[in-house]
Amino acid sequence: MLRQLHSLSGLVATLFVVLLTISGAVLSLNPLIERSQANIAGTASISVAELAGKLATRYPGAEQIQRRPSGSIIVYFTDGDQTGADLINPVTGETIGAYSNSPIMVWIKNLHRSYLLGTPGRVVAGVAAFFMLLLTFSGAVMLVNRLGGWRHICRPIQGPFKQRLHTEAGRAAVLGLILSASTGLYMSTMTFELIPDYSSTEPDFPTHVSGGAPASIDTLSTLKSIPLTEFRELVYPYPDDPMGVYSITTDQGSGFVDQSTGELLSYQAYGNPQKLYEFIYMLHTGEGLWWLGLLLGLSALAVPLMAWTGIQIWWKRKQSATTINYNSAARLADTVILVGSESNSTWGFAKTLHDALHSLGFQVHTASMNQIGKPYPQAKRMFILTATYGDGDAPASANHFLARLSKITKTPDVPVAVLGFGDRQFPAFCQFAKEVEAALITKGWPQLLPLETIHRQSPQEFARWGSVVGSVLDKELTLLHTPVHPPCTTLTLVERVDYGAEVQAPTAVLRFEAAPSHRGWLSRCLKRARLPHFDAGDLVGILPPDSSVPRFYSLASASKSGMLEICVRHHPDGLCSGFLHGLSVGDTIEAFIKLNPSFRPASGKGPVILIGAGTGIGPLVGFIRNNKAHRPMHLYWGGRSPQSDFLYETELKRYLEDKRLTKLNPVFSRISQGAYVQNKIIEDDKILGQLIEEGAQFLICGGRNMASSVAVALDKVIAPLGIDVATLKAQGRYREDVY
Ligand SMILES: Cc1cc2nc3c(=O)[nH]c(=O)nc-3n(C[C@H](O)[C@H](O)[C@H](O)COP(=O)(O)O)c2cc1C
Repeated sequence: MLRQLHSLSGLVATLFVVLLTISGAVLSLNPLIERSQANIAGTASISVAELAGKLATRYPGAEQIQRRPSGSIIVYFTDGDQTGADLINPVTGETIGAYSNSPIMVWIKNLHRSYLLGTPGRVVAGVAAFFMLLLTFSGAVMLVNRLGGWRHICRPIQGPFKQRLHTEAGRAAVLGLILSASTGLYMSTMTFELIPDYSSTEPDFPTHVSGGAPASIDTLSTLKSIPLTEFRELVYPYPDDPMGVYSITTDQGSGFVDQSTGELLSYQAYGNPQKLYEFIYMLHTGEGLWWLGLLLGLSALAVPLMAWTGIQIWWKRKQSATTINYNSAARLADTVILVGSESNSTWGFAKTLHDALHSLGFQVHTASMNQIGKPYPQAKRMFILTATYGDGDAPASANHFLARLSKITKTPDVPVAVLGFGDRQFPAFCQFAKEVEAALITKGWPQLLPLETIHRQSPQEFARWGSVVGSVLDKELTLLHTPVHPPCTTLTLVERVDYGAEVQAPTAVLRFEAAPSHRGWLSRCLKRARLPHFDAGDLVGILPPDSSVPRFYSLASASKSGMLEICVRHHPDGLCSGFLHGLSVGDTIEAFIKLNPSFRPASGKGPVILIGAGTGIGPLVGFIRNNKAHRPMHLYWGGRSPQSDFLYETELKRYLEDKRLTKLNPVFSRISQGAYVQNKIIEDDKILGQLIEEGAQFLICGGRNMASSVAVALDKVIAPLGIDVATLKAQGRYREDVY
């Protein structure tokens, strides 16, 4: 609901809000520009009379003196038939130069206030300010939910790049945008008198004027009593008008001064509404507070970025929206699938399950998890498929599930199986699914199957779960899920290096270039392949022949090298690994890139500890290869035999020599006194402890069993430091890419 409101208002108002904020950002420079031109030092002891006296000889035709919020003084005058305005040094009264409003700034101000459309444009600007406020508030609430509450508002944001960019920009700009939008809206409503305007109360014109000969301006007592620091504007009487008066405006109010006696003839102090209006005006424009102006301008600049990323996120979500066909009515369904999803991919899996069960003759009803509590009188089984968001929290379509579940009073009798979708990169892996299962058990819900988890939307793990479900249902259930993926690029194998056949671990390092048809004209001219953009640590999805289900491999190279490199172990029944191992130089594959931006060395100079086993070395080698700045990098890697499967041996030794790699710790299991990588970690406890104290970050890549053994070993090693792997994960210092 909140997301729909956010997306809809974003789509409706994008163009207007972006124009409003870009023009606002430019205008926000005004206070700083004016401030840089103003000379305000030493003006506290100067009175209005003194300044006006100094100007009297140079500007006999002075009509008005103005002090801008920045402190700069401008005199408006006539000289014969000419009118002019000069910027004045308030201390000396000397002319600094001619003053004029920049036509570009005037144009931008009109654009900002009314889209250059006069009164109708002002209405649109007011409505755009309202949308901006709506977007900022709904975005702020979504941000808080996403981060798992206000307490976690500063925690690092995870997720796909564009989503992170959108959220980071929003987090940085939220206060500035709330201030700009709410003050802009207030001023708009004042303009159109939607709220009463008490802001401009004028003093009464004096009923009695002395009518005497004008005295020298520097002798007028009222003007002598007003310091320049409180002064705003002095309007001169018409020359030769004996009944003329000076009109004076200060920070406290305005009044009329007799030109002969210098007496204050009438005066109106500002009321609270005027002060409030001026305060809001200052907050909106930053006038008189140049630093606030700049902060508001910077916040406003985040809006075009958020609009651009927001539209792309919306479009991607829209494309991934799933339609469930043959959705039985809840009251007729024998099988119920409830879905907890934030960005729709779990719906895709639910659809695959729905379709497969439907084709087996089941009456399937699929709905969001928030629908729990609806009666399902015919239901014989229930599946709950749910993602986890924030820090182990519920995704959008399941955010009321636990509360609604707790209100169900009838003893449940439908056996249920929970399937969690998550990412091991997050400390709370599939936490919400675990909480759902625990709540169901507490409620006495019978179990169809114990909780299973799916890492990174793996179609293979989903298919395995499907066959277990099939055996419980006593049916052949094939769950062939094809996730939506980007368009494929054809790649040609240009080099392969084979290892490990002697130790039953056939592993190949495969290097690909873009096939000729994917070379643009520039690439063709340069004779260089054009690959999609990727970095070491990202994933390549490869479609084996006769399969629409991609297999993912971690990338050992970055696209700027012109080469796509992966390290693949041949699994006996592996369809894709078999296919890849069967390739000869010149053969082609179909592949696409899936970015994995969180699996990278964090920026900075702190040490990086790379841990892996087998083919897990791929992205780790890529990180070392890119370590041109020679930050400390320590590699722990486990293989079987130094003679047979020491992957990248030659390269790693070269990196040691050129200092891209600080320490190489290879461990082999099939030699006398063989060991695993976790053993070496225990052995190196002192070194690792020292590196952690220096702020080291861990990047682990390889099989799940290796990763969990490494985590257990590290927990032991770092316990004396009063820290554990979970804490390192929460700090973003421990990242895994496991399979
Ligand atoms: C911002 C964000 C936070 C996430 N938090 C977690 C988490 O705490 N635990 C977890 O296992 N997975 C987490 N994930 C991974 C998602 O649960 C996973 O990608 C899931 O497949 C997404 O399903 P959906 O597209 O249906 O929402 C998070 C993903 C994002 C983008």
